[in-house]
Amino acid sequence: MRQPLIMGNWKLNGTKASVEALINGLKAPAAAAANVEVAVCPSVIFLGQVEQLTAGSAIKFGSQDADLHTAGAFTGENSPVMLKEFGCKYALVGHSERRTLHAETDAVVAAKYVAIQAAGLIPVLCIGETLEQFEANETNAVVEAQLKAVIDVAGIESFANAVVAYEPVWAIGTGKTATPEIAQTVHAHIRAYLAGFNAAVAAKVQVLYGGSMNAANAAELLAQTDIDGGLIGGASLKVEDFSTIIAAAAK
Ligand SMILES: O=C[C@H](O)COP(=O)(O)O
Repeated sequence: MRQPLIMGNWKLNGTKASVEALINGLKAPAAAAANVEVAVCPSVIFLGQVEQLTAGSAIKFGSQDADLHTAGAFTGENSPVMLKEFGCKYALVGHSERRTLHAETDAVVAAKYVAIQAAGLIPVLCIGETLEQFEANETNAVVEAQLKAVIDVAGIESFANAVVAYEPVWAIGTGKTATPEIAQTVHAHIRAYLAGFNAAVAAKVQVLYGGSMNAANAAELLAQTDIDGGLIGGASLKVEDFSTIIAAAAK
């Protein structure tokens, strides 16, 4: 039985005041959903604040990225070791906005994945196809290649301590959610592909869905057999919407 994981990716949003209000507002909904793990990924500048605010609560947190180096002359980067020191449990890696806007290749994503695990964090490996690839029926090939790039470097056993997030790029921030049937089909394919390397690991790994998940569509998506939670952007910025998604995962 895989535990549902509901993770908010705040992206480049927030103020000290909004972070405080959001965390405080999520404490009760997170505690009420005892079978669900709730996590948020703020900008790194808020990590110290989030560490303090979440102390003693059921809310976990992570970073939106991590550098592949642990220390040195890498201006502007954040070491996974530093993220661990600030209480992060998770680190997103390979989000499509990093792949596209920061030219992160599969090789860079794999190196970051390894560095994140080496620091004692759980990587949340984001994969997914563009609209063009979706329309060309290339979804399976794209997610397989993105997974294989990591398997080749880190090994399939590493997925025993990782989370996969399937995020069709065409659904991110667009309001176009993959239908539950499309999402389930891709999630099942991801699990089957991983099972080809190691069935036990594939059965255990949480595969989250991300892409315009919201309070209205979460229940139907989360009811799918191979959807183990959500990686939520826009709807994670409002206490009411995110709480509704948390409650949907608890059912
Ligand atoms: O990491 C989260 C995804 O990019 C989804 O974002 P969204 O819920 O705003 O579409």
